[in-house]
Amino acid sequence: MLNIAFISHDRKKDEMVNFVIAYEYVFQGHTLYSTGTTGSRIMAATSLDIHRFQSGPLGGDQQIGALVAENEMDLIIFLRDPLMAQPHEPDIIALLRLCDVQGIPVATNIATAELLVRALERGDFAWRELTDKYKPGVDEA
Ligand SMILES: O=C(CO)COP(=O)(O)O
Repeated sequence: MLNIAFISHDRKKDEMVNFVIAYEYVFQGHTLYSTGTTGSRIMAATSLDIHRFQSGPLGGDQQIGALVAENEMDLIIFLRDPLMAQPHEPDIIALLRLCDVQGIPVATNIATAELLVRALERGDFAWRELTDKYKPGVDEA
């Protein structure tokens, strides 16, 4: 069972909901997290149970980032809006930076999300379920 987070900006929420509906059978059985509104939208459209953090502008990206910092998050689907400025841009950058620090797979557009969910379905993420000492991290820091 992996820890997976869903995050989407407003103009990407329909895309996110349709994506999760299509792959609900893959996501069920994992532990799911989201920012506030994204999670509400997904739960209204699926039977998935999702732990919702704050809405992004209120700190949700940072709450998910805290789990990433602990290397507790295994996969993030973050459908960003590349054409609209966000008031919490620093939080978004910080979350993506932490994903790079820890080596966490993160999809920021639907094409990458499709590839990662198919990899998840195929079992390619099994390495994330191994003990901490096999996870890439910041041990050299
Ligand atoms: O703003 C977000 C991510 O940066 C998403 O927050 P919501 O899911 O609450 O809309």
